[in-house]
Amino acid sequence: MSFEVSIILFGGGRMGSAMLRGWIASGIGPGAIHVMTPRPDEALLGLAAECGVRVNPPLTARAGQAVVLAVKPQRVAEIADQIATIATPDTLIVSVMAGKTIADLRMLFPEVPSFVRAMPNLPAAVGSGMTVAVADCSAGQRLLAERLLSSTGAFEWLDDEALMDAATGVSGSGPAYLFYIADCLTSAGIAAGLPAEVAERLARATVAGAGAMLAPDGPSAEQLRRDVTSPNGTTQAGLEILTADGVLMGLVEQTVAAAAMRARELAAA
Ligand SMILES: NC(=O)C1=CN([C@@H]2O[C@H](COP(=O)(O)OP(=O)(O)OC[C@H]3O[C@@H](n4cnc5c(N)ncnc54)[C@H](O)[C@@H]3O)[C@@H](O)[C@H]2O)C=CC1
Ligand SMILES: O=C(O)[C@@H]1CCC=N1
Repeated sequence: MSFEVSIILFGGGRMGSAMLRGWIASGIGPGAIHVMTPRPDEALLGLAAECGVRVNPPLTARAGQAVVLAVKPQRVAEIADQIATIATPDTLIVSVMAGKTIADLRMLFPEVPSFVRAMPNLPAAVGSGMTVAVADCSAGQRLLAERLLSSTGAFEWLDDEALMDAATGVSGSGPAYLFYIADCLTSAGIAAGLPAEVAERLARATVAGAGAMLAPDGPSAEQLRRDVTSPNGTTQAGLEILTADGVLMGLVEQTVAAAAMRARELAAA
């Protein structure tokens, strides 16, 4: 895949680095990518050197630039002046910031005509991300954004921007919930008598293996759960506790709702 645009990534933290890794792994030429991030840490400098991308080069206005915003929503106003100096009539901004709406972005960056608001997730770092996005841009820019965002894993467009906050609560924040489940499984394994390192290895491999079986075109989660569950066997005994009275289901619903609510608050941050 070759890109005829330059990509300027603002924010070389966890998400920015994850996307950078995904872009490079998918074959995007490192010469096309510039990373802008104040006080780059060793991890970012190491990654940039490994990938061959430039960090904090002087920027100039250039036709066909895609500017990817991976800074915290609370810090985005800091880069308004830099963006103003490089914006051209066909600059595309792709924001992955939680909460910030396209209307917010238009207010922050009045010189920029075209926007995509996206929500990736951290597994983008290993090419297994899930990204959703909404667009207010030309068809060509939509295609460009799709190529960029789908290079880190699964991708889909949402028709309605109002759905972005709920999506953030499910797929944007979701990996953290599953990492927490892995921790719970480790703790439970220790409580059941396993040595801590063994419990952790078992929990990690189990969550990773189960995740791998949830391939997009594979059996449903419900079917996979049935496949593990022998009638009157050990799994059934465990699931009777986990699913009792829908308590966990209710907690997960509250979890997603709280994350979506926070995304709405971050619009004003
Ligand atoms: N971490 C995650 O799993 C996900 C994060 N996001 C979004 O990605 C964005 C970044 O989040 P993280 O990477 O987790 O945060 P982070 O704190 O790891 O990275 C933020 C980066 O922005 C840089 N930065 C700060 N001020 C800057 C400026 N003025 N110009 C350029 N860079 C600047 C920081 O040096 C840092 O490298 C947030 O808006 C978040 O909502 C979206 C989906 C998932
Ligand atoms: O926690 C956050 O705000 C970001 C957005 C989704 C995942 N991390």
